[in-house]
Amino acid sequence: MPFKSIKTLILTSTPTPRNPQKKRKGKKKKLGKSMCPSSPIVPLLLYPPAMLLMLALTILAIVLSSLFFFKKSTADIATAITNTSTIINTSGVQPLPPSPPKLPIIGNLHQLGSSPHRSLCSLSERYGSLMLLHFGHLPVLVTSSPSIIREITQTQDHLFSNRPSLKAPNTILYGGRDIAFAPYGEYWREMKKATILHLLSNKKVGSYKQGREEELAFMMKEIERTMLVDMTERFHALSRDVISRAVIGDSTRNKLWGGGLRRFIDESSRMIGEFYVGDYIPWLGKIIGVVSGFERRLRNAFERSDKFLEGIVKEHRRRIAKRKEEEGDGDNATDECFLDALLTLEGELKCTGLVFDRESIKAIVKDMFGAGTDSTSISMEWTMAELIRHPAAMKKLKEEIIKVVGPNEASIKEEQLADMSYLKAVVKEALRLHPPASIIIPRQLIQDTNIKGYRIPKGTMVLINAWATGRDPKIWDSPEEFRPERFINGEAGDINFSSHGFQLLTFGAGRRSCPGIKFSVTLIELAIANLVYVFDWKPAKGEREDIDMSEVYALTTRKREALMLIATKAVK
Ligand code: HEM
Repeated sequence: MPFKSIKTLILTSTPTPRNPQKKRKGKKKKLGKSMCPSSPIVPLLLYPPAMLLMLALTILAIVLSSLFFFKKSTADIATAITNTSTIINTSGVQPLPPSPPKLPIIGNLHQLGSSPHRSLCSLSERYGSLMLLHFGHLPVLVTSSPSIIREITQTQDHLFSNRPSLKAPNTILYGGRDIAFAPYGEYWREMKKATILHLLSNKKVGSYKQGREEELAFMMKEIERTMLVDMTERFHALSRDVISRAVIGDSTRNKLWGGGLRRFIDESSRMIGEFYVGDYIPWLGKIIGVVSGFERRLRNAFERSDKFLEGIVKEHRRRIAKRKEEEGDGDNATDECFLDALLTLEGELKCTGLVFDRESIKAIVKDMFGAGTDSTSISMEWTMAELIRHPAAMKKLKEEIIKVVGPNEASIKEEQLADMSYLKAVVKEALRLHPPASIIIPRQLIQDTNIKGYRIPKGTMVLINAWATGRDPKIWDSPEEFRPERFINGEAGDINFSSHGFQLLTFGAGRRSCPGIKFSVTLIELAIANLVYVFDWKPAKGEREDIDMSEVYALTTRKREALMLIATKAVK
């Protein structure tokens, strides 16, 4: 669950356009030596009033830093900064991790650009796999190295399991009353436990089988009817409806509020995904928050989604009361949805610190829609895009599916997926290259510690760059290549989403890792298998290799352009 750059943070109000980046025809992009191809540091600001402010600030910062480092050459500055560690070391204190030079006031915020996962990856190439930046005054540890990620999410997990308190998630998610952004502690533990038990356990996920198959059948019919398909939209509707059936017991199709739900997912995801300058430089945030309209948009987003959820909660309360009236207080929980289960827990679930109440219920329901919908649909979109660009892989997958189920079935059933090892490899390979959370939801260190001989101060925010880990040539052979075979008998034969090598971080790791793996992977595999089995595919425009693979960085890093495809009934 990522966030946006300083560019957008201040500048947030400008929604990213779905503006295709034109590719030069006939030329494949050649990879340089860097493992972080194209790390655009774009013009700092887009939104005019905020732009002026930030520009003024950046200039001020540059002037100040020039005065401060008067007479020092650039080389001296870099050496002075990276050598701070050595100087401290001689006095017996452990060094801080290496840092790029920073500007006064804003620190390294200006270096994030529009694609922070790429910019941070480039910086790491120069400053190492454990790098300390500063966002304003806040120290920010950045890493993509499996051995360091092991320290953070396994060996010292108890110290690194807090989340920083950030303005947008705090506002939208009722002051951290959800799970993903809740501070580490008893409240978070109890909420996560209850969510796994009532929504995401293997047993529960198995029980949504009928819902998944019905929603998928609806999508397949729609594709057959139109043949020219906006797969981005289709995948979003599919994952939204499957989540919705599990969480509130109803598909969003044919519902008056379906559009409202879509809007609140998009809006929340966009706003939570933004780097907001006020989180790092509070006095500046106050000005920029007002000037850029961020504060207003945040308030509106919260109020709209709250009103929408309040309506659903009320309706469910009424239904539960009616059911109780009709059936008495017996155990009638068999067909209850997640929201019903939460409502029955209200008043029963006690924990110290934060209280579990009506606001918690709304926050957790929001979390499930927000965390589950976009990431699952974006995963399907990237997987399908990679398959279209790689016809050999598509053919191999189709052959595997036909071998498992035969050529004459109307659709693939969930129980048949277990025998499709190439399908599983395809999904892992697509998510290695395109983890929806390219930078994992930030963590915050609760007490001073050290990693690999470096001192890490209490309060440091931690960014794990999952995108960079997935493309690290020290871990993967030809990392930029889409080659699912690597997950069968190649270098990654034994790696899966929850393995402890910390190379495939699509779902994070450790105690704050994603509890929705089973839920989403089952749906992704089922959808891809059916789409490949039932139809043949080609891009709506141009050649396969022309499919635009550029990204838009947000809470979930998605494809910039919608995936428009033409489907024809497959001849098997
Ligand atoms: C392909 C789909 C998905 C991806 C790529 C994904 C990815 C992630 C990642 C990277 C994290 C942060 C992990 C960390 O900090 O180490 C996370 C957390 C979380 N995800 Fe997912 N997720 C997906 C689907 C889902 C679904 C379907 C749900 C629930 C319906 C869900 C619920 C959550 C929750 C509640 C958290 C917070 C966990 C915590 O802070 O303890 N996710 N997810």
